[in-house]
Amino acid sequence: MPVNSETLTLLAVGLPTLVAVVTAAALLVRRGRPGSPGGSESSETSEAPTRPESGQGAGAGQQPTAGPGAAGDVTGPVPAERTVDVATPEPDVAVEELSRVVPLDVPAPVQGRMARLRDRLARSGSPLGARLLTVLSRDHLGEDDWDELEETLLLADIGAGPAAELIDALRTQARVHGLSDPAQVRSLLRAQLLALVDPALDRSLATVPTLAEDGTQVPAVVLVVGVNGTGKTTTVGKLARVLVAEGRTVVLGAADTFRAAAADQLQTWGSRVGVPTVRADRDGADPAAVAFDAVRAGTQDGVDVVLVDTAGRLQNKAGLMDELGKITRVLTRQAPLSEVLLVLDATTGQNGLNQARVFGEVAGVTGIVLTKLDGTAKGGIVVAVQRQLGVPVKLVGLGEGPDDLAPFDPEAFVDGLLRE
Ligand SMILES: Nc1nc2c(ncn2[C@@H]2O[C@H](COP(=O)(O)OP(=O)(O)OP(=O)(O)O)[C@@H](O)[C@H]2O)c(=O)[nH]1
Repeated sequence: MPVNSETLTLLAVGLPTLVAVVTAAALLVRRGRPGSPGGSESSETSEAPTRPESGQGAGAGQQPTAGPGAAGDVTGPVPAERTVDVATPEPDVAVEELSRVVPLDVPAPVQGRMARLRDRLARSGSPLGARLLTVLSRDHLGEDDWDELEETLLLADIGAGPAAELIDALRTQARVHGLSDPAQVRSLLRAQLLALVDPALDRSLATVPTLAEDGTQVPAVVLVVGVNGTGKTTTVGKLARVLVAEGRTVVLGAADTFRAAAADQLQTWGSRVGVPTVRADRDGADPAAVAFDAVRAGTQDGVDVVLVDTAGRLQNKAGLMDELGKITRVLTRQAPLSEVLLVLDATTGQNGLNQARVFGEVAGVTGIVLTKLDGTAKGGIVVAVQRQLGVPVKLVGLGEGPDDLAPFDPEAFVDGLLRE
């Protein structure tokens, strides 16, 4: 299309206006966040984060709503298109404009997400299931074939114990009924893999607020931990969208004060769906204080869920693990932790399992989020990590898109592995 002078005039007038409005939106989210971030520091030794006295509340006027998804699971109806709730006590022209000009994202429906993303599992490298089926379809399986099957399972990070269990079950089947019927072999393998993934585990997320003794609503607090680069901040952002899709009200706590851009990254995720972020105003602030402020703000505003992002911690850095211990102690003084989600990168194999063990000891992990499952053929890590930690995989990351996070569905997962 040719650019004429009329178009240029429109651009010259319209673009700065839009930029101004979007800038106002960003400022409002900062201004409306609870507690003064400058007052969020606390003494490392006293474990007593400073509590700002005049925090405005996380929601910048956002009123708590009883969401339709208040049943503890992560499925639910999709809200209609929404805009930022602008019911602030102070009239503000920029706020009114914001509600007209910046429509919020409408997150994708949560139900069935994993089935929709199943192709990503099948596309990733050479899927475990396909390789197993190739060996099992050979005539007269010999010891070499069984060894190859075991090796395939081990290479997929399923773990020695589960690999042996699966091989035993397949050998028994081969002895009793034979493995000549491909459809039967496939359904046997499916059943065995499913049993290892354990569909009976409770994978629901505890995201329902509770009532304190004095009758005030206490938000569900979800702490997200894990080493750097595993996808914690991204997961918190995606999870906020999942909760918004269910009609929940959410506050984000940017307790990753270690990495400069993490709070900005988180705030961007939140602002896209109208969720405010509590953050410190300088790098290196006390993460426990920020987490504390976020929960306090969420409580004041009566929101349903507070999601707290933390810095990437290396398990061999004792100081950082101490810091995580401090965050959990400080938070539990305000509200019980509903969930401690450990984010693990599915591509890191055994190293991820070692991380899982250490975090399990320090933080009392209640669920695993396996990210980057779209980029690995090592789907067996789901089985290994559940065995290692004794807690279920609750969510999986299947891409970098905003809605590429799915409640873990064992059947869809196994079907993805077996897809050809
Ligand atoms: N392919 C893929 N990439 C992902 C997934 N989840 C996160 N990522 C990417 O992983 C990278 C790191 O994500 P972050 O959320 O910044 O990781 P972090 O754990 O918060 O990192 P630190 O703040 O340094 O501790 C980003 O490029 C994300 O887009 C996923 O499920 N699939």
